[in-house]
Amino acid sequence: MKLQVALDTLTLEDCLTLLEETKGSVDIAEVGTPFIIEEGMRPVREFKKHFPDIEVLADAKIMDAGELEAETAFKAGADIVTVLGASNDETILGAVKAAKKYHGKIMIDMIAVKNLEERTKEIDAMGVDYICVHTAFDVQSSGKDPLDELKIVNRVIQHAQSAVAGGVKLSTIDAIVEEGAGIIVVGGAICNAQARAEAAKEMKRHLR
Ligand SMILES: O=C([C@H](O)CO)[C@H](O)[C@H](O)COP(=O)(O)O
Repeated sequence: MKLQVALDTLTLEDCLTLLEETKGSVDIAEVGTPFIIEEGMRPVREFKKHFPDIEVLADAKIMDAGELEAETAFKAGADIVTVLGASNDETILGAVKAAKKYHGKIMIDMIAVKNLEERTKEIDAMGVDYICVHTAFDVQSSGKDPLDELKIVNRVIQHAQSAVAGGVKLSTIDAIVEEGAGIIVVGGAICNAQARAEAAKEMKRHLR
């Protein structure tokens, strides 16, 4: 089980400080979608340069031009690139092709996918590495959390590992750990904590 910290809204300098502070707790540093919109692939390059031992995930949320866009992220040094599960199969397969070329991995983000069970089965057969259930930031305030969707994905997958994202915090992590996931993604609960290193350490302590 790996802990991925989602870096969405901090400056590049603050992200580097956070990754230094949380060394030993964080397995994967995510360059979040808002960060990519702000800075492009620069944070991917910088994270890789400063922290060669931490995996870097580019949360590009690719929806089209799968091969081309995944290749851009892998060329910048990303180890894992995200593609939306709602994309066409051709887009996902294109990204998988780029991943093979660069020895990288593809995480499929199932955000807003309605037919979760059926789509998970289809995507699981496409050679992706992770299938991530994700409660969107914009619906988290309604009290929705990703645990029920994680149970569906875990029941269905035969090849990929599951991952989980969307408002994960210390009070919800144990139930997720109990259910099982290859990667647990935590953004705000670490980045907005008063003591970020402690928060990451505590999260990591709960993982198996
Ligand atoms: O992917 C994310 C979101 O869609 C914004 O781009 C977040 O990185 C992900 O949800 C994790 O962040 P938290 O929900 O704050 O844990």
